[in-house]
Amino acid sequence: MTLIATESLTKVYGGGVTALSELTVAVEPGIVGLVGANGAGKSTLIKLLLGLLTPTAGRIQVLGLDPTADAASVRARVGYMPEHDCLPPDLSAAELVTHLGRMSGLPRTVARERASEALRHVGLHEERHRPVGGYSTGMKQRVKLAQALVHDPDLLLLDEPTNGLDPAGRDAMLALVHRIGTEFGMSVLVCSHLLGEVERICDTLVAIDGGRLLRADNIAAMTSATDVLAVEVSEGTEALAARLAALDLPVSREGQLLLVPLADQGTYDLILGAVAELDLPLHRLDQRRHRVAELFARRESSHA
Ligand SMILES: Nc1ncnc2c1ncn2[C@@H]1O[C@H](COP(=O)(O)OP(=O)(O)OP(=O)(O)O)[C@@H](O)[C@H]1O
Repeated sequence: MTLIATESLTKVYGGGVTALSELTVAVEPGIVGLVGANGAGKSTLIKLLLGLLTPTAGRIQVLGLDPTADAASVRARVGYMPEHDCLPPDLSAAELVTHLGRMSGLPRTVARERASEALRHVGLHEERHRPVGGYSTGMKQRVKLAQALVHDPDLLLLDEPTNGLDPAGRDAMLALVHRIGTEFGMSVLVCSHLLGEVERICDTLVAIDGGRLLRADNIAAMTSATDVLAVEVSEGTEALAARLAALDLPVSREGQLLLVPLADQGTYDLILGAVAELDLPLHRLDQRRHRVAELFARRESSHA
């Protein structure tokens, strides 16, 4: 079954801001990365998926259900970790997560057991009786994740789960999200403005920009289908970049390296020809696999 499907989904806010425009995408179960710069429309999409917002136009389905018509059924099967928090400082994590489990419809004792289990999964079992107000940012993020897990949903929607964390905290959170997605049999949609982060843990990537779909694909397909040639000259990098662009090669820069997608054997010849023509000292020319981030950098630079 398709996890999430949208068709020409459009959301225009009251003030006339178009947050999503004609978005059509279908995503299979697994760990899905939703990436886009700040303001791209990620949070809007999540709120539409939850039925918290109504589309201005178009259609949306989650787990085969329509959140516009049947928000209660969707929320029973979906867990949501919001980007910002307003956790009541005087409650302990155990009390808070139990309460939210009760609000999801779990009986009292089941909610208590499930809360304890969810807090164990996120690594807060020992601290669960301390008031949340004294928690670090990383611990608060984990409480938010635990409350999203408490009713054992089929899909988790995580809005910027690494927000405010230091690099070690980010790594730990990403590892936790990956473990939930692979070991718990839950699908996860993880939202981030950092492509390099989600790329590490996702099966599928959906990239949006200015409310429009940039690309939706399997990560493996994105990276394996395209190899790239990395070229380095000891001097004259700018001149070579200009020459390659003039030859219609979509060239991008990474420090001293120029990256050119490998179309066929002719790409090698064009690069070697340009280096010889400009009489530049070639330091290296080698083939390597794309990282997903490069695909988007190349797209942005060719659009500039
Ligand atoms: N309630 C609202 N009323 C009017 N405009 C809004 C509202 N919520 C969001 N927007 C606007 O809609 C656009 C998309 O916002 P959204 O929050 O969905 O983006 P985002 O990709 O989640 O970014 P961020 O990570 O910064 O939250 C932005 O231009 C934003 O200013």
